[in-house]
Amino acid sequence: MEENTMNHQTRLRAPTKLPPQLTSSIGHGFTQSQSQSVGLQEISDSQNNARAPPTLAGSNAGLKRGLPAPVSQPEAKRKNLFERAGTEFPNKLGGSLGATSTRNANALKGATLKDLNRPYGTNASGGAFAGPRHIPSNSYTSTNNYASVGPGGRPPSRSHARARSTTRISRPATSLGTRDEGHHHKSDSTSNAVNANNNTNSNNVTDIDERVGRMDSELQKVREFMESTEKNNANVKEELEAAKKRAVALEDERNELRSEKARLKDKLDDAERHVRNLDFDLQQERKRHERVCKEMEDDHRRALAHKDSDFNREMDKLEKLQQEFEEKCGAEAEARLDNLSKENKELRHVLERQKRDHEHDIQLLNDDIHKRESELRKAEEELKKAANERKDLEQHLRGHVETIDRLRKRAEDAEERLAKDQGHLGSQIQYLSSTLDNKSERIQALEEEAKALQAKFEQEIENIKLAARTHIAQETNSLKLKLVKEEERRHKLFEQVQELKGNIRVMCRIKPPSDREKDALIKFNPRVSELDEEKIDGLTIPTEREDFRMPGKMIPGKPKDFNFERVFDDRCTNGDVFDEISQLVQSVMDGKKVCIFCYGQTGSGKTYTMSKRLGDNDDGIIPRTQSMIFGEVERLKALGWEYTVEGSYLEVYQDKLYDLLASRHSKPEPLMVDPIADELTIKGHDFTLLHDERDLDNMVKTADNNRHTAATVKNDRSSRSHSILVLKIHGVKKNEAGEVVKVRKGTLNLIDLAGSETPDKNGNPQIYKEGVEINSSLSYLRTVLANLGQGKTEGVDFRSYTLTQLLRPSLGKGCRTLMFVMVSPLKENENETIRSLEFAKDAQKVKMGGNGGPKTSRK
Ligand SMILES: Nc1ncnc2c1ncn2[C@@H]1O[C@H](COP(=O)(O)OP(=O)(O)OP(=O)(O)O)[C@@H](O)[C@H]1O
Repeated sequence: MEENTMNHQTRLRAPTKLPPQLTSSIGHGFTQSQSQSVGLQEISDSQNNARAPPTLAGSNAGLKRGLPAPVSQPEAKRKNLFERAGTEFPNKLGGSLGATSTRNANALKGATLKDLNRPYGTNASGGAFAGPRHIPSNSYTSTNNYASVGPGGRPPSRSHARARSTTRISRPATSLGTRDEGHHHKSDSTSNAVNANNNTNSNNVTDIDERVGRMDSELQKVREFMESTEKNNANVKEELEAAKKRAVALEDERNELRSEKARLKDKLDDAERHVRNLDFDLQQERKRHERVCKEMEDDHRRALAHKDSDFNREMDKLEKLQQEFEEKCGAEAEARLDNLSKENKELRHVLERQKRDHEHDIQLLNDDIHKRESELRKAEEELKKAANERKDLEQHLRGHVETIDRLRKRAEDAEERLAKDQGHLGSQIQYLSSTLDNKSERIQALEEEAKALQAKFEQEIENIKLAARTHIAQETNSLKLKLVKEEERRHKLFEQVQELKGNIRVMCRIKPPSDREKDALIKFNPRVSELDEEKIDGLTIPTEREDFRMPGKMIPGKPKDFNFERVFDDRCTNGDVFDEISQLVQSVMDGKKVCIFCYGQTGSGKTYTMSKRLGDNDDGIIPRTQSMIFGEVERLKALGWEYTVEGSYLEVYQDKLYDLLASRHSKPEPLMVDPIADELTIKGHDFTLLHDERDLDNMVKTADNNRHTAATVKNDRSSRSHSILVLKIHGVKKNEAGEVVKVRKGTLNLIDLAGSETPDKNGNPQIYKEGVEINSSLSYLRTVLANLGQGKTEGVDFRSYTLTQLLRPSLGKGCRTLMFVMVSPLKENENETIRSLEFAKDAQKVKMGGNGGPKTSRK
């Protein structure tokens, strides 16, 4: 109930959400009509809703005014305004308000504006005046678009009056107020009129802009109000629906309870009937029993009496006979007496038996009486139970009756409330729909205007968009051109830098010692780069030699100096390594042949630097290259390039070339390298087309699994072969006609060489054999590089070993080769480390020119 009241109040308060101007306008209009309209007064009184009644006289008038009317129409304009004030809206509010407003409008027709500005209730002649207290002389000047011009408008405040008097000068001549002024100042000079006209013309534009602005905001407010009204309406409808549903539910409940009551009543009647029957039966049974008992008692008594009298008679007879005997007969009499006493005895027996029988009968009768009595008790208990049941049922029934009464009361209350609500809601809906009608009309008018404005704005926006799009397209094109030029410039600069860096660039990486190895380390004496203080590009390793004057005594020898492009010390990560070489990888996209190989003693960290690191994030060169290449393919796509990537993963094991991707189910067949082709070509072997990074990753994983590795003294998982990942990257750029205008063919070889080692003759023969073969192929590589380093460009023999045959295209003209020399930091490996560094030093001297013609082969 309380909730209902709350909802009800909330509903009725809803119209206060109107825009403030609208609310004030509506409020004033309604207060006036309230005194004259009974129907509305009811709404207002009962709903406390005086603020809600719909009147948009002010806003409507303001809107319909639109542009200033021609000078010849002011009278008609003013008439319309008054008429509107009285006739447009009251119809929706009730006939009485319409009548009053019309009366007011009619009364106003005859009054001058001076009259209208007088206090409410008087006219110029002091007579009663039923018109408004104030009619704004010109609502253009009003800051409140919703200011009421209808009955009940508030008298203007001083500030309003001031505002009116100042704006009157610039007001259009056709406006109400201007006309009013004209009426008062007919005697003003013509020059004033001209000035007023000029002012009016100059202000018209501003006026229109302001009004458009005002209309926009008004439209917005009306839309908001409309939305809130619609929401309100929907809420009211919903609540009405809910109330109806509740009433139906209550009705159903009442009907159910009625049928329950009838059912219970029937049950009660049945129980009462049953109790009555039981009562009656009991009475009957009791009576019958009493009668039977009495009859039996009587019978018994009668039988006893009879037997007694028989017995007495016999006794009398006996006494008589005895007397006779005594009197008459002697012995005979005595015999007879004996007989008689026998007879007597027998008779006595019979009598006793009969007595016993009678007693037995009495006993049976008593039992029967007991049985009957217990039946009677049972019947009485049942009767009691039935009475209790009856009591319970009566109580239950009373409860039900009370519930029914309560529910009936509730249903009646609900019905009453529903009726009330329906009444309220009806009037509310009526009011809201009339408001809705008004608003709809108003909105329609505003929407039409808004549509026109919208169309204009949209056109303008389209024009601006078109201009912007053209501008953006031009900018994009010029930026694209710039980007392409920049790319080409970068390309050229990069080329120059690479050329400056030499054909074979060498970088060194020192493997960090493990914790247990930290005691005996080589003293590397790193040298900081002159170009970048954070980088090292040289090493000096102190040496010792035997003092020839004192054999066995070691004295410091000439230190070994090594300068490389970069030295990565034991603190550097694979990330640092890739940062340094990423541009070289990038140049493959520009169509370069690049070869990166890792050389070094077994266990010095070649595979660590090349491959994917499992378990930590410090991936090596191969996985980082994978993502870089496919990232570049995507980036260059935006610049019009289309790239295809093909790959192969090979292994040189025991100087034979194998495909690491071939199935390992059968023994793999060795492959043959084309000894003279400019590019690496393998007979009968196809490269795999790699669509994306995942394809390449899968390929690398397969190869890693297939590679020959074994546990050696220096490395648990020593590579027993040289592995080569070959990527052929082919890019084409087409013009708009689809013709190929540029082609780039790059090749990237990433080579993880097997480690140089001192083979142990006494160890595993297979590992020894592998070690010998690895060492031979590496030392032949040194020979080849030494030849190239001595400036031999022709006739260098690459064919003696499969490894050098494979590397030949990478060591030819136009190739960029980067050698990583990996070294151990341990003192025990110092000789091997110095040997590796010296080999790297030689490799730096290589000047690549020719491809090396076929020469003598060891095969
Ligand atoms: N920079 C490094 N940081 C940490 N651990 C390293 C580094 N370099 C190598 N290692 C570790 O040293 C061990 C040998 O490295 P790796 O297998 O890369 O040597 P390798 O030169 O490839 O040997 P081989 O020639 O026998 O194949 C590995 O356990 C590896 O994890």
